[in-house]
Amino acid sequence: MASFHVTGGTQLKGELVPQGAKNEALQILSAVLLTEEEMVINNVPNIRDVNKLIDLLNEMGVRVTKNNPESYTFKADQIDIDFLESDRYKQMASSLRGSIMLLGPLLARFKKGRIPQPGGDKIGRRRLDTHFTGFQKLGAKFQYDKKTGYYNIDASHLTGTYMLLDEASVTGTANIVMAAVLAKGKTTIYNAACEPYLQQLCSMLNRMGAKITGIGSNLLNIEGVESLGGTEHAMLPDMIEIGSFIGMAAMTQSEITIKNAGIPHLGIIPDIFQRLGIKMEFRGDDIFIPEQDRYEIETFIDGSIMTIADAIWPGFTPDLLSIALVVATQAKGTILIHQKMFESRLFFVDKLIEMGAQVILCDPHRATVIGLDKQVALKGITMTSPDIRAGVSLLIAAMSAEGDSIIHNVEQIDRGYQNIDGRLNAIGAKIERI
Ligand SMILES: CC(=O)N[C@H]1[C@@H](OP(=O)(O)OP(=O)(O)OC[C@H]2O[C@@H](n3ccc(=O)[nH]c3=O)[C@H](O)[C@@H]2O)O[C@H](CO)[C@@H](O)[C@@H]1O
Ligand SMILES: C=C(OP(=O)(O)O)C(=O)O
Repeated sequence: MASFHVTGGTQLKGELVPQGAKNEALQILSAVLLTEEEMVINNVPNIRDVNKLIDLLNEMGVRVTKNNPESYTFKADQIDIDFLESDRYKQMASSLRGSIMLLGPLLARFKKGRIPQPGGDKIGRRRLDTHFTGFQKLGAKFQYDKKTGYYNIDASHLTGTYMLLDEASVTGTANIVMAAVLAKGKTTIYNAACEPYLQQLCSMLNRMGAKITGIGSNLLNIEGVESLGGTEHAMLPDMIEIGSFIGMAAMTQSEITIKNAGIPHLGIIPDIFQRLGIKMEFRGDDIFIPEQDRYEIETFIDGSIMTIADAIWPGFTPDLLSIALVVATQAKGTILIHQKMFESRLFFVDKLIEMGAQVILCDPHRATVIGLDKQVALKGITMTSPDIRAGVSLLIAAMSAEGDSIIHNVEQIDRGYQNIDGRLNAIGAKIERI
């Protein structure tokens, strides 16, 4: 288990270039299974989850060529479908959440798919019903084998249909879309998730020959085609990393420029950080965050206390709520952070309280933060990173704190942030990997 030794109270100054988006990469890499032609994928982040998925594809028989550190070519023309029965597959697929999205392409192209309970953050119940109900609507048979712990799906053929998803699941929508593109006839998916990750996936599938309309909305129409060809694709900048950097700049009173941020794709993210009082300027596609001694949380128009809650896109992503929470601990003002989607994602506030933050965990979904207005610094402590986003929030807290902190289990952070210590140290942070 790796740890970070963080020297608190350091200011950063300089430029950060966001990595390619983790959650987009997991969808795009799964989609390479949909064709036997070459797929060139660029702006691939060098992070644990993505590297694990690339290794898994490789062991399944996909030919993988690394063109440069951020670009790969994939050719899925020799898939060993029996590999799905192996212990090695079980072990690899269960180590990340993104592996669930192998199912749609496998079902579409090889008529069967199987997956053990996928990994990912332990942030409360993470059901998969939407995925399997969608596959069943397309004509697949679904079976959960209690003895082996495998979810199995099989279909001699898939037929397009109308479906109203019971929730706008991000990976669920991606999975169903990837199955439907090769189904016979027309599929309509209502209450589809529509994050930029999905917009990117659907646009790429269209370039491969799929016929998807409604991209960016919650109503997708997919006209099935016989086969798909190869294409080239580049991931968008990671919007969660960008939000994390904005919060980090405010907490550490740093002047940071986030280069090539893909501003049109960030949705409501900049607005939410602005409501927390963080100043920023859009300079072309860069976000400039000036050094700010203090920042003040807005109230609602009627003067009542601000609430930030997560919501499905184009609402505020749940993956940035932990960051917003930590930023609020040093703001002037009070805020309610309401994590609606996940029930175990706010427990990390215990560590912030131990550091001196004024936070009341009202229940597993809601925390009230009374900002310290930079009058009292947080104190460095020893802590363990429970999940990827809480991990980065604790890193931000530690960087802003008085004294040193130790953060254990930083593999959680490495799941989604490329060389975070190296990149932050280059602009003034003091983070030692131990
Ligand atoms: C690999 C990947 O891409 N992971 C992301 C993906 O996970 P993932 O695709 O697993 O998350 P889902 O979108 O399926 O659901 C997330 C949670 O929200 C709940 N839910 C979802 C939709 C809805 O309308 N109502 C509702 O309550 C679900 O029950 C679940 O608890 O999307 C999540 C939600 O943005 C992000 O936190 C994860 O980082
Ligand atoms: C929850 C997340 O990831 P995963 O779905 O891979 O656990 C995340 O990226 O914040």
